[in-house]
Amino acid sequence: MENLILDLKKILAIYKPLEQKTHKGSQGHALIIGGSYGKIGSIVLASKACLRSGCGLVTALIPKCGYDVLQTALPEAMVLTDDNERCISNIEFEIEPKAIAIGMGMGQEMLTQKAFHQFLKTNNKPLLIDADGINILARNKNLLELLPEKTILTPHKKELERLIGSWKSEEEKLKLIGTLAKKFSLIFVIKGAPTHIFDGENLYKNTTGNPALATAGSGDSLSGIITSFLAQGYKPLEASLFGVYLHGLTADIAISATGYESFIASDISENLGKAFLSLNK
Ligand SMILES: NC(=O)C1=CN([C@@H]2O[C@H](COP(=O)(O)OP(=O)(O)OC[C@H]3O[C@@H](n4cnc5c(N)ncnc54)[C@H](OP(=O)(O)O)[C@@H]3O)[C@@H](O)[C@H]2O)[C@@H](O)CC1
Ligand SMILES: Nc1ncnc2c1ncn2[C@@H]1O[C@H](COP(=O)(O)OP(=O)(O)O)[C@@H](O)[C@H]1O
Ligand SMILES: [Mg+2]
Repeated sequence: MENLILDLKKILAIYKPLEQKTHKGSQGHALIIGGSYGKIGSIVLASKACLRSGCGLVTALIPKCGYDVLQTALPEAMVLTDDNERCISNIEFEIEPKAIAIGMGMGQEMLTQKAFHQFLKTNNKPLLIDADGINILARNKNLLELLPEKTILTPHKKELERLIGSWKSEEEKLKLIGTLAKKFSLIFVIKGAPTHIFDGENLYKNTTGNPALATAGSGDSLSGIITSFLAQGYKPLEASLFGVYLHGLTADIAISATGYESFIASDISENLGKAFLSLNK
């Protein structure tokens, strides 16, 4: 296992500025699946962060209860609704997304678990799984073999513990993750202070971010950012590295105005522009 630093030098080697002749079709179409009654905000945050990270089109697939919320909160995003009023019960879509994120705010109703299983059986698009998507995997480990190569998982500590079990040391934690990452060809974004990205071979330690990010929706926003880069054609590892770095950078930029306490997840999207511009300096 190699220990690497995720710093500006690494990011500048990954970052591909937009072409003059680009258009929204070539900037990629991301599909964000999740939300449930009372947690539609997670999909608003993920979808907004996704668009503000440069992808051309975003479609959100949410339960019916979220339709007016999403179309009002984020008119730039297109919306598909599940027939169920309160939770995801059936994952079907006609569109051809370049990348998919699933799990934020999704809940773990049996209906949703069944729909998630059905979706994994047929999906072959680049995939990011977060939050309740990870929690469902943790309860149904047989689903892991259905995941496409280089699926990105973005657990926080508790979600990770549900998936791999408890650990007595950092070393044991990385061993458990490494086994899973190699067996199922996964990329882990191990969210924390700081965040690490681990594919079973290389362990990258992020150098941006601060405690302002300890606020509801900051992980949902990260999922949107990484999925945006997936939809723009970045390889899963590069999308994860670039997304984690930029996500943390927005908080480093924002705190001079918000302080640590008044930073909220919406500030992530609000500061993505400044974060991108700081790369070009
Ligand atoms: N506006 C919306 O719609 C929002 C919707 N959201 C959606 O809600 C769903 C549940 O997600 P969730 O992470 O809040 O709950 P869950 O996994 O049950 O963890 C509960 C326990 O885990 C811990 N813990 C939590 N975070 C941690 C961290 N970063 N780092 C370390 N530990 C952490 C903590 O345990 P403690 O430390 O208190 O023992 C906590 O009590 C999910 O689908 C998400 O997308 C949220 O994103 C918020 C905004
Ligand atoms: N003290 C901290 N320092 C740096 N980053 C933090 C800190 N606390 C939380 N974060 C970041 O905030 C995000 C929290 O993710 P998560 O708990 O999934 O949020 P949510 O589910 O509410 O959207 C992660 O990216 C994590 O790395
Ligand atoms: Mg989360």
